[in-house]
Amino acid sequence: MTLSTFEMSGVSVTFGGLVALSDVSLTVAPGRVLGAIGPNGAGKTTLFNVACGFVRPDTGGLTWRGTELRRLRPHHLAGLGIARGLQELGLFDRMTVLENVLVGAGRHAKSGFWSSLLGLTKDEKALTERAMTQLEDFGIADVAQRYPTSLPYPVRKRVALARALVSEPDLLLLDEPAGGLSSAEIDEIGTLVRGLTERMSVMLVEHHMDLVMGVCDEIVVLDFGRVIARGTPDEIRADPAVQAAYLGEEVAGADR
Ligand SMILES: Nc1ncnc2c1ncn2[C@@H]1O[C@H](COP(=O)(O)OP(=O)(O)OP(=O)(O)O)[C@@H](O)[C@H]1O
Repeated sequence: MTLSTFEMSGVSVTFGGLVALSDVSLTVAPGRVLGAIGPNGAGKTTLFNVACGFVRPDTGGLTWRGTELRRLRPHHLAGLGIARGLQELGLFDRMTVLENVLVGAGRHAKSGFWSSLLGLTKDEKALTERAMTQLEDFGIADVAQRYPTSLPYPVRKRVALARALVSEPDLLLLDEPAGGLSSAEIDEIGTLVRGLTERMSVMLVEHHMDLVMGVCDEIVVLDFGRVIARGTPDEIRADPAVQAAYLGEEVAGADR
């Protein structure tokens, strides 16, 4: 398997007069985890939304599998081998966990999703097996027939990740995967994400330093829509611009 490189180059986004991203470039190398981090309002969500086609940049563009993606749209993602895991999990309350995960398997279904779901094709068995394997890998096979609303948040988070992965993407985009989790649960998600890198590249946007530092090969730090630093976790920790920005935040917090 050859994984591809995902690139953003010179991406700028403005909302009205407000600059959300300014000339942002980044590269997710094959089989690597890249994290984009920054304080509230730094542009992380906008960056994520550009990567998955929800927001079209004013300038700049994306390259994936050697092709410029000028007109990336969310519904193109699965066909391009890109999956996303959203901060708001987006699970369907009236579907079981297994059915929710099957929704993510659309890319590999030869027939339509609904016919697969209703058991009308021979793809269904293979899809169900793959979905169950994914749930087993995440230690949640026992809840396959439960409904998401009956499960604790960290378990639902795993279901959402399983759903993103069952299509066997080459690139996974994650929006704040640590959100709402305890530090032990963040460690567990970190281990799961690290375990994916043999099969795919990962880009995540995240507020929590802990997860990003533990899991990422490379980090870009955003502040007011600009990249103020990039490098390995060690390089980021030592970066004067990052230290100034985060120390400033801590001092402001201590003063409150
Ligand atoms: N749809 C929109 N319309 C107008 N302004 C927006 C929109 N989306 C984001 N912004 C603004 O763009 C800037 C970047 O926001 P963004 O949500 O990308 O930051 P963030 O780093 O994800 O912040 P947070 O951690 O608080 O989610 C902010 O000033 C925000 O208010």
